[in-house]
Amino acid sequence: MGAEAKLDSIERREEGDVDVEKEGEEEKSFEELGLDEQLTRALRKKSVTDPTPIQRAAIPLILSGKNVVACAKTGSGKTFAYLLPMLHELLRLSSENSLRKSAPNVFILVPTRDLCHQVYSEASSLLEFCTNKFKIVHLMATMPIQDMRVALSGPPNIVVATPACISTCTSKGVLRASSIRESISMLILDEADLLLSHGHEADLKALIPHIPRSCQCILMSATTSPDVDKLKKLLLHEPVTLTLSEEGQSNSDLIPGNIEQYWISCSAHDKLLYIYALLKPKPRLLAGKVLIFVNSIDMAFRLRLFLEKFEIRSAVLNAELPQNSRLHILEEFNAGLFGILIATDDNQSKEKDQTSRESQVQSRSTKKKFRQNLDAEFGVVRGIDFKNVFTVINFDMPRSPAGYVHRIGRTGRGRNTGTAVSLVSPEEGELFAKIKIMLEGDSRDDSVHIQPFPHLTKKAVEDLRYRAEDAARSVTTRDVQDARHQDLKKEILNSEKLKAHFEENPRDLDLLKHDKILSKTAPPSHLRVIPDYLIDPTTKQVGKALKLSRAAVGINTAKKRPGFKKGFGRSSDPLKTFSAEKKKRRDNDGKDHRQKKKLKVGE
Ligand SMILES: Nc1ncnc2c1ncn2[C@@H]1O[C@H](COP(=O)(O)OP(=O)(O)OP(=O)(O)O)[C@@H](O)[C@H]1O
Repeated sequence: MGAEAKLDSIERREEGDVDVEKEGEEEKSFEELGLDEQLTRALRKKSVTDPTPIQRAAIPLILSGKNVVACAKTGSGKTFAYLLPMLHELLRLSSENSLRKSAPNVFILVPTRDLCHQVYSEASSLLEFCTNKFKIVHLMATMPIQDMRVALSGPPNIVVATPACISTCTSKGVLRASSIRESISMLILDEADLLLSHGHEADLKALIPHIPRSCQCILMSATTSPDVDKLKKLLLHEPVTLTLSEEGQSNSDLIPGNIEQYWISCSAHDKLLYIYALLKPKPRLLAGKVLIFVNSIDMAFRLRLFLEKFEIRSAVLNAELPQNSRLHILEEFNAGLFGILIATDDNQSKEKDQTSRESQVQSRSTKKKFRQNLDAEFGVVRGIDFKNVFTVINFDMPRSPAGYVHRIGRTGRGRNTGTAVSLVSPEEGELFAKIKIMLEGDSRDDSVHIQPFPHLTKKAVEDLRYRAEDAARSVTTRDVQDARHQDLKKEILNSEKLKAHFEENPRDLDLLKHDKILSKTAPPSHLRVIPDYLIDPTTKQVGKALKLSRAAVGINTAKKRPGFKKGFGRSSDPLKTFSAEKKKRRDNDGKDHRQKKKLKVGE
């Protein structure tokens, strides 16, 4: 982390005891924390060398068997903070042959199924060098009962699931509550601040009576909230509470100090103009990968179509896509196959969209249940580990200060730095004021935390107004609807048909690029390049300076975003182009020619 948090600023509170215990200067390595060598080897392979402050504090406590509540900022490394000691403990029990075998030993509960997959992958990768082969499964409430039965046969050592899913398993008799009681040795609630707000309260309450007092409980959260307190009271006996704050920054306990926060005041109508001014390639004001948040799926597609007019490619991540597609989009974005991702994270609009579609067929009571499941299962971005995002843009402001914290936390993760830019319209002023109050804390000096974006002059924006408005006008509501349906149809097809193929051929992932053009017409030629006279001299200077400073810190600005194909023609569709022959050609010489070619285009 940029603004290094020190161990001595971690508060350790025993229940009923609020004394701050200083930890001293000691900065132990993973090995010195006593973790199994097989785990530290996996960490080295991931180039994770030094523990983050929350890991340094939480790992020894969890290893000593304490119930722990850990509240630390987004991106501070909470996942390894609980996975490492949990896996160490399983390895120890397994080597002593004392693992109970009638049901899973560890349950990790998370608010969304996208997070289930992420935690499952992280845990599996940490076990790469372990000789004892543990079985980890991640379950989804939408799985057929038969698949759940297969996944739970054995039984697995670790189950990652949403609380709703565990409820489904117990109610369908796939998992017996009595066996959970007998075998569970550790229960972990990750993203605890979101668990209750995602509608899992009833399911958690149903599970709690089956958790024996002897079970070690861990609760991880990015923010402290009444929901976290509620869970703590419901579940944890005499926990140790760790709260991470950074030295010298009394009010920075929410947003990591390595994230620079900016805002731009503009009308709702001008947001497209401003986003163009921020993302135009020449001069480029924002480095690296960009994640843009909007509040509705329609706006996501409007924005994507608008950017396409300038040959700026992006992909849309939203709740209505099948989960395979969402995971695939995330994998590609994380691998750097495209540079701009537009994401929706607004639960209310998701719920409205989904429920209206279902309304004809659902009875009143099932609809209520369905809505609960939506909240539980369709989270898109909260807690998701987008890798190496350099800039987060709030095109629409989130609906709450907590939403701001979670969105901004998608950049500056681990030890990276990041930038956040929020476009604030007068209608969003009230919420922005609340966010500033939240960031100010006691200092009353909001400018330290969120400053006006310095790199865009009024003139630089106004010079682009005509072409931006021209492009915005040409994206009609009909275009947006068509693009949304076309994208969904394509993703459903891909998700179903290609799942098996990608499992066998992970290297083919890049063939299904998610930032392919959606517009039916080619972008107007006059919008493709920005003539020199339209580039404001001040912005040009800023662009040059930013380029130099990025080069100095090793951010490669020479890398081009994947460009449009000449002629706007039909790109190769893997559904149509996969053939046994081509596969054979790859298999014969061990190289994927198509992929090499594609990668070149994408670089
Ligand atoms: N010790 C470490 N050194 C370097 N990188 C790390 C370390 N620990 C974790 N990371 C990386 O930091 C990123 C963020 O970690 P993680 O997802 O655990 O954060 P988090 O605290 O759970 O965030 P959120 O609250 O947003 O879910 C991940 O990409 C992870 O691989």
